[in-house]
This record gives sequence, structure tokens and C-alpha cells, in this order.
Amino acid sequence: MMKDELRQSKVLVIGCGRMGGAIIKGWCNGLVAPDNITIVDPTPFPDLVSGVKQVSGPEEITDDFFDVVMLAVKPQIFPKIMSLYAPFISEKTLILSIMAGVETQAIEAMTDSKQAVIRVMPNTPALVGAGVMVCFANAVATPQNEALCDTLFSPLGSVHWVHDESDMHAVTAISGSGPAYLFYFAECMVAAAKNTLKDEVLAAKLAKETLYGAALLMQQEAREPMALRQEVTSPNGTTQAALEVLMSDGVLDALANNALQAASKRSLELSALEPA
Ligand SMILES: NC(=O)C1=CN([C@@H]2O[C@H](COP(=O)(O)OP(=O)(O)OC[C@H]3O[C@@H](n4cnc5c(N)ncnc54)[C@H](O)[C@@H]3O)[C@@H](O)[C@H]2O)C=CC1
Ligand SMILES: O=C(O)[C@@H]1CCC=N1
Repeated sequence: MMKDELRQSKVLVIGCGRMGGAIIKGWCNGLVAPDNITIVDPTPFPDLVSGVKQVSGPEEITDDFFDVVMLAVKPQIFPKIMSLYAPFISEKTLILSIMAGVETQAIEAMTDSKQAVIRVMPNTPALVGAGVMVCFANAVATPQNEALCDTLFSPLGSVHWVHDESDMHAVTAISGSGPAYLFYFAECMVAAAKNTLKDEVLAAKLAKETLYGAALLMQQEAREPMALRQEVTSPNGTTQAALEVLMSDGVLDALANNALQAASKRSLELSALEPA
């Protein structure tokens, strides 16, 4: 689908919270005409782009066909609502799902027809165009469907594809949940900075700006994180003193491993939710 055609496409978004809202905001930036977007969410979205229609349930939807339907409710909600939206989906509709865990097989069951379904695991930096989106297409999805998905998500950050659906569990653990790990590290670093520097406002600023600068450097440099770390670390200097604490007994390595495994396991559990 060409970009001009995409602007005319009818899009239905089911669930518009933090992640759905961030994606719609990106799409309204010249990609899809806001007038062609309908959101179904019982909770009004506070920062809706002008023109986008919001309704609180399927009975209020005024269009009877959508080119794209995006599922952005919590995985636990999906089994309760899936049957309500079948009337708005035709064989030509591409279903996109950003829900963690929920497998294409469960989404295909929304309708009787063979349905193109693409799962996309985004993350919240999509809000600033620096998201990571990982996609998996079911067997029905065509190359045109995949190209459309690339077009819709590229403005929000980088788009990657996996070809084995079970990889989506690991993907969710790494990039879907990943921003929260860095934010937690930032919380710890800010708290520690405030214990070290009397000016607490400056302390917090230094910690956050440093994490931002380091992330940007890592993204723009071809060198691996280890090489960048070594560049900061003078023999017997201050960084070495800190790293000896952070790296002692491989505690952080083990924690990172356990954390990713826990997230991946939770994604697998969410995939086992039964239709209501
Ligand atoms: N927040 C994140 O970082 C990411 C979230 N996701 C996935 O995105 C999905 C949404 O997550 P968030 O946006 O974080 O959650 P959220 O709680 O902010 O948004 C969910 C929205 O669904 C709405 N909702 C509840 N019941 C509904 C119903 N019956 N019909 C229509 N809408 C209904 C809620 O009012 C809410 O606005 C989840 O499936 C999650 O796994 C995926 C990647 C990252
Ligand atoms: O925590 C969650 O389940 C969702 C999926 C990835 C990020 N947030």
C-alpha cells in the first residue's frame, strides 16, 4: 500500500492506553488521516490528536469495515472482548497486535476467515521516535501486509522481524520490557547520586544526562559496550573502584539473566490465557 493510500485507510484501535496512545500519535504525524482512526476505549484518552474518534464500546462504532485493526488492550482483557469485533473485520483487514504473549493462533480465532495477523512488540521510547519494534507475521499475511507494517512502525523507531513466533517471548523480555530496566537503574543511580552530592537537583540531572549520553554514544558507535566501558576505566582509577563493586561475584550478570528469564516465562504464561 502506497503512503497516499495509507492516509485514506480506516484504522480501528482497540484499547488506547500508554502504548496504543504512543503509536497513534506517531501515525497521526502524516501517515494516517486522524479522521480515519477510531479508538475503542472505555477510558477517555487524555491527549487525543484532533480528528481521531473515540468510542467506549463496539456498539458505538460507525464504520463497518477497517483496513487495519490494532489490538492494544492488556492480554488479560483480550479473551473477554475478541468476539465483539468480528463484525468489523473482513478478509482484507490486517490485524496488528501489540499484546504481550497472545499468539497469532488466538487472534486468528477472532473471525472465521483466514486472517492476516502481525504481532508487533513495541516499546515506550516509540513516543520519541526511538522505539524498537519486533514483528512476527502469520502464514496468511502477505508481503504487502508486512510492507504496510514496516511503513506504519518505521517512523516510531527501528523495526525488526522474527520468523519463529516463540522468539516473541524473548523479544518481549529484551526490548518490550527493556526500557523499564534502564529506568530502574536510573532510579538507583539518581538515589545514589543524591547521597553523594549535596545539590540533589544537580545530582539527579547528572545521573540522567549521563545515562542518556552513554546510550546515545552506544547507539552511534560501532564499538561494543565492553570497549566503551574500558575506555572510561583508567587503571586503578575511580571507575575501576566503582566497577569492582558493581561487578563483584557476577551478581549483576546473574540478576540480568534471571530478570530476562522471568519476563520471558511470564510472556509464555500470558500466551496460555483461555478465551472467556
Ligand atoms: N507499556 C508498554 O511498555 C508496552 C505494552 N505492550 C502491550 O500493549 C498493551 C497495552 O499496554 P499498555 O498500553 O501499557 O496498557 P494500558 O493499561 O495503558 O492500556 C490499555 C488500555 O485498554 C483499555 N481497555 C480496558 N478494557 C477495555 C475494553 N474492554 N475495550 C477497549 N479498551 C479497553 C484501558 O482503558 C486502557 O486505556 C498490552 O497488551 C501490553 O502487553 C507492548 C509493549 C510495550
Ligand atoms: O509489562 C508488560 O507486560 C508489557 C509488555 C512489554 C512491556 N510492557
